Amino acid sequence: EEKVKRIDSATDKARAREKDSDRLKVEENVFDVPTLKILYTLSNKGIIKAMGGAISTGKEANVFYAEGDEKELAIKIYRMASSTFKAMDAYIMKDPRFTNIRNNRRDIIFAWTRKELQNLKRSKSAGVRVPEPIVAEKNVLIMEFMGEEKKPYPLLKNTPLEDDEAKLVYNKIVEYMHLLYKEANLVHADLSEYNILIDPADKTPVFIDMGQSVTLEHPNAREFLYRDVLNVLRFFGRYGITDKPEELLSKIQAE
Ligand SMILES: N#C/C(=C\c1ccncc1)C(=O)NCc1ccccc1
Repeated sequence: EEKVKRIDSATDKARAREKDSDRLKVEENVFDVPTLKILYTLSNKGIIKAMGGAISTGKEANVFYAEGDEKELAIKIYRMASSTFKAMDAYIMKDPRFTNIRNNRRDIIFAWTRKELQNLKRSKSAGVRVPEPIVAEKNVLIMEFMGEEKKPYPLLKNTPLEDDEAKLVYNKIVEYMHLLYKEANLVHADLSEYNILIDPADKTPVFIDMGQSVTLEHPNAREFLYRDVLNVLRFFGRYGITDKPEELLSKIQAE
């Protein structure tokens, strides 16, 4: 009995250490001194009241919950040590809005963050449901928190849906893709069940992650749109949606 107890406590301790190191890993990688200075400045401006935990962690960015002045915030921090900044190249260097930036990591990541703010603004004014963009400062993007009581809305990927509910969600996503294209002159360019949140109250979709979104002037805009179309049809096929890629494309590009 005594031996088993000892192992349990040792395991618990090891697990606790591992968890802390994970949390620390996220924090130490992301909260480098320049990023901390930006967060400090934003809290001095009264934009951030208190930082919360990580909502999403990835190789190119991390999203944290934060308390703002009157409302909850999501703070997206692009890693400066980001290994994918070369990939960012393909989207940003051919975007007519960003032709004049120097081709170095810092400038690309700062431009990318500004681009996400701009794309969210354009999407919002086009009538697409996205987090309300608030401010971009270097590699830090502050937006409205999409969730309740510190709990973010679930990803479409993790939202159980009946076939009839899925049809409504699909139609709303198609409407948003159409508005993005016709009103915002944008293609999401990374649309999938991983970048759509579902508001549990009314099952309306929320488009997130628009750093890579491009205007229709981008030479690869139609190719990115086609990829978004295939992603959406692949996911909704399981609910009996039978639209062909060309049919969905024409719905999106319709006058
Ligand atoms: N923006 C955003 C996101 C969520 C969010 C939730 C609630 N309110 C606003 C945004 C998000 O997870 N994006 C995907 C992502 C980003 C970084 C690393 C991994 C995955």
